[in-house]
Amino acid sequence: MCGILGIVGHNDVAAQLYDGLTVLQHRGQDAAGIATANGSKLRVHKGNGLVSDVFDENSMSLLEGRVGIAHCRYPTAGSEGSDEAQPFYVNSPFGIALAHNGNLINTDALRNEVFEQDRRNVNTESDSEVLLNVFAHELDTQKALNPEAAFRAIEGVHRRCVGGFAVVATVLGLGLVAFRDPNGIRPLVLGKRNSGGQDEYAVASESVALDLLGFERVRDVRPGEGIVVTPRGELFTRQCAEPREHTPCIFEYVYFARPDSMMDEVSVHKARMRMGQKLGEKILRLRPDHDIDTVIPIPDTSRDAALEIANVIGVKYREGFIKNRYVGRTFIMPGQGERAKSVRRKLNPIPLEFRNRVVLLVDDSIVRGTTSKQIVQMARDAGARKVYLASAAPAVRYPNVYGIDMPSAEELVAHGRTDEEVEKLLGVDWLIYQDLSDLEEAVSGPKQRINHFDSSCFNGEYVTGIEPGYFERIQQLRSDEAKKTRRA
Ligand SMILES: O=P(O)(O)OC[C@H]1O[C@H](OP(=O)(O)OP(=O)(O)O)[C@H](O)[C@@H]1O
Ligand SMILES: NC(=O)CC[C@H](N)C(=O)O
Ligand SMILES: [Mg+2]
Repeated sequence: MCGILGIVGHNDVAAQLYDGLTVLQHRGQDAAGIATANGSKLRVHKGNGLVSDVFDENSMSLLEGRVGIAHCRYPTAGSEGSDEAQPFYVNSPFGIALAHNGNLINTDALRNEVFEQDRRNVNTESDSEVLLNVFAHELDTQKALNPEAAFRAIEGVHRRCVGGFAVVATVLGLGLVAFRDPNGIRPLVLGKRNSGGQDEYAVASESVALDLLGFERVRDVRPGEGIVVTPRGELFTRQCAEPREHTPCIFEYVYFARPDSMMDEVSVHKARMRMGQKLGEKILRLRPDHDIDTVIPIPDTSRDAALEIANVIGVKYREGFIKNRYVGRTFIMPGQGERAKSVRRKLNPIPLEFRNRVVLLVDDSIVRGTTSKQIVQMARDAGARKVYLASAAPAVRYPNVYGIDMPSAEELVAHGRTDEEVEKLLGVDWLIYQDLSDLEEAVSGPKQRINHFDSSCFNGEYVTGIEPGYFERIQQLRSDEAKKTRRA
């Protein structure tokens, strides 16, 4: 679930892109990159690692220009190699750099089309490079270079690309271009700032990047909408796809986004608190005279939900696991070996919060079960009398194909298992999952800002439809087993 950011300013934007990326780091820890446009030159610097690893004074000083884009990567296609770090660049037409959050599900067909019909070379296995080439080809077929031409090129992208995508690009001679898939699966928000009487614009995956940089959150980019900002700060917007049902990815609210972000007009923090309230009510419904002594979150993401569960069921909230702040998010690490090792390195129990107690551990979600299996054992080793586990999301039973790297159903601990079987496998005395209707209501909130979601990993319903054989293919390409073989 990569992070993307684009800025048009009145001075060089590289330093701000860097700062913005640091608050989007939770969306991708594998690679980072920045591209800036300066007159007739596009500068790109990218590589593997955290934002702070990839850039130094020297590389930053080369990134000149008042228009720029940035990306931090969590791979969902291709490899983890540095050649697939973003932004990607093509020199024709005009010179374009592009950064993408999401995942295309017709990449193979598009790759052939791009080569055979559009006569363009795609040099990596990345779906994002394919998307860039589709956009480049569509722009090349336009007669002029202006916002209208960019909108028509975006229409072409919508006609040809299927999947989840939020995109920022910089086109030499035009400025910043941004667009969002017709279902608005992946997030993208527009911000504005006034500097010395002139407007500056930014688009970002999450509003937290706008906050940091002093941009006011104007609105979310609409599903299917295209945006162009010229180097002079003129904003152009247009709907570039037939309106479809807006179905943002619900997993953004469950896990991916930072709680201090607003996404499609919903506060992620509040959504997580409501998830906790709903789950607390479910616990009371199922066991009105429960014997829980303490509610303990599995840091970080579950904290908001855990605190509300504790409030609803009338039990103390305690921080029982201390997180090593120097270990990143485990779920978005590329291999299972690394993920499993990192849980123990990342979380350590405070035994006195467990000894002789019945503890309710709370996580935002249970995906492969990597975290919960180890945490439950740690709680027992620390002396807990009974260990219960609550998940603020329902059981994850189906692959995600729109930008979250859960390609293989077999790797999901709940796939093909009943809740009781998962309970046993995780070694807990009681496992409670959120109901999907409660999760969706929790995110919609009382104002019912969003009516439908991409909840595919919970219900197996895919808003774009899925071609026969697709799941088998991605399983072969992207399962942990396949990745391991590739690396060997
Ligand atoms: O069942 P699993 O496959 O282990 O995946 C789910 C876990 O992974 C995530 O934590 P992560 O460590 O990535 O980040 P966090 O610190 O934001 O909670 C998520 O919050 C769950 O704890
Ligand atoms: N998580 C994402 O948004 C990934 C973007 C793109 N599919 C890649 O693998 O680089
Ligand atoms: Mg976690």
